Amino acid sequence: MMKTLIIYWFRHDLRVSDNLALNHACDLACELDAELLPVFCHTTAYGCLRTTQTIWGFARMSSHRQAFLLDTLVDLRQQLSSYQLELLELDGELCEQTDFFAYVAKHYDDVRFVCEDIAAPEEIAQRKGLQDLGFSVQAIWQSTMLNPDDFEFELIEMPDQFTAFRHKVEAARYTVRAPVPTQLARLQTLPSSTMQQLILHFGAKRIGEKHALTHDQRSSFPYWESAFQGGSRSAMQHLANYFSTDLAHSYKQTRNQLSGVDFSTKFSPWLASGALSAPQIIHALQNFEQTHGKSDSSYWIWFELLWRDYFRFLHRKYGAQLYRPSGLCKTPIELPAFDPARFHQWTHAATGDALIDAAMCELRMTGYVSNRQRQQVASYWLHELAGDWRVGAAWFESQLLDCDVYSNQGNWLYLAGLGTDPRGYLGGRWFDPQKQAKQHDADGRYRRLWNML
Ligand SMILES: Cc1cc2nc3c(=O)[nH]c(=O)nc-3n(C[C@H](O)[C@H](O)[C@H](O)COP(=O)(O)OP(=O)(O)OC[C@H]3O[C@@H](n4cnc5c(N)ncnc54)[C@H](O)[C@@H]3O)c2cc1C
Repeated sequence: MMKTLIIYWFRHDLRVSDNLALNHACDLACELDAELLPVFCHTTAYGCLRTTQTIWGFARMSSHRQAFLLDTLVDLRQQLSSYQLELLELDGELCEQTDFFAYVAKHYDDVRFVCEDIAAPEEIAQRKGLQDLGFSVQAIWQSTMLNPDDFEFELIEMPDQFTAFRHKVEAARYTVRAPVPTQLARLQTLPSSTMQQLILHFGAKRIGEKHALTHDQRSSFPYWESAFQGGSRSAMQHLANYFSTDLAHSYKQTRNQLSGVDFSTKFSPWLASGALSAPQIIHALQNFEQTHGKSDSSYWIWFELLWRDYFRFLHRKYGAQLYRPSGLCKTPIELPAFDPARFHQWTHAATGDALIDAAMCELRMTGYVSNRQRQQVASYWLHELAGDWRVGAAWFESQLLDCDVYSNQGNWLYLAGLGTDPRGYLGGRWFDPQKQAKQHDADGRYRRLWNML
């Protein structure tokens, strides 16, 4: 009898519920009477087993990020095990797993991959690497709040400016799909002994213990506490907790604050790892609005998630152009040479500007910093320290618990004036550190919290 294996490749969608791509893999497995194997790859860019250095000499993934991912994977494994599935964790890029492929080819007649679609160059190359080996890979778009297939325009024609995009989308009143339950319970073909052997043989040695990290109690996202841990369980609990309060009605007024666990939603680390989906948030938001009424503030949560979508759609439109040194700028830009001393000042909170140093200290110590402070430190790096925007983006990628390739690249390009902003390179978006300190930390509380005053 023909043996078919469907490999579900988890990427930045580390959840079981509301996972359209995983549901598709289930459908396929049911239809073909196939076994389903969930796989996650610890790559040097995204994994707990090892990391690589950037060309500027720092780890691509900090220990904070690794610890959060580790918890996310523990949670994912538990969820899968309730459907008798075991997550196979591979050490390295999927397309480099030659022995694994030889094994599956020996034991299965047909092997197919399903995964979420990611429109960023590194992730596109990962998928292409697999396709170049001759595998069928079905990639399903699922990481946005809005479904681009609903748009009456092609993404290639989407307005470049956020405001124009937002107006278009608002006018059309696109709805957000309801979250979908997992289909894993439908699976008929349980893992065979071949698959058990395969997991035993190729499963990467798991890290049982986290790195010895100092937990800074000043964190605005204390990920080591159960309420903020990686994984869907904590994410769903946090979502429920957030909307059981009135915080959504004051969100717009508080979101520019600098510190604390509830001045903003804190959905981002779970969204970035995929433990939580944007439709799950919107569904909870709509339930909240039904019982507690709508407000400008509660609408603003949708609005901010639209920024997230916008950067994703820009990736679909412009692809690798967003990764050129000059971004979307038509003329080449000469970027400043890397100055290790200045970079050290910035990353080690030694610029001498108390507000900037406080934020850079918070980022390094905790892996999270508010949106306002991200804007300020990015502006400081670009304008005051005359830094290369790509180095700043890479440092954020390394440090942020919520590192998301689209939002990080998009925001850095936007601030550097190399995205869709018509003002051009460093033409706008300068944040005056002194004015910002007066406006957002008049009493010095934030700077004192990080011992900078
Ligand atoms: C230079 C720079 C780099 C950034 N890098 C990242 C990143 O790697 N990952 C990331 O998730 N966000 C990034 N952001 C956006 C934003 O700072 C964070 O999403 C936000 O601070 C996360 O906290 P929160 O969930 O409490 O946000 P909230 O204010 O509660 O917002 C709710 C959600 O809306 C989305 N959102 C809010 N602001 C933005 C924005 N400017 N761009 C895109 N989405 C947004 C996020 O998904 C967020 O979780 C970056 C911003 C800047 C200025």
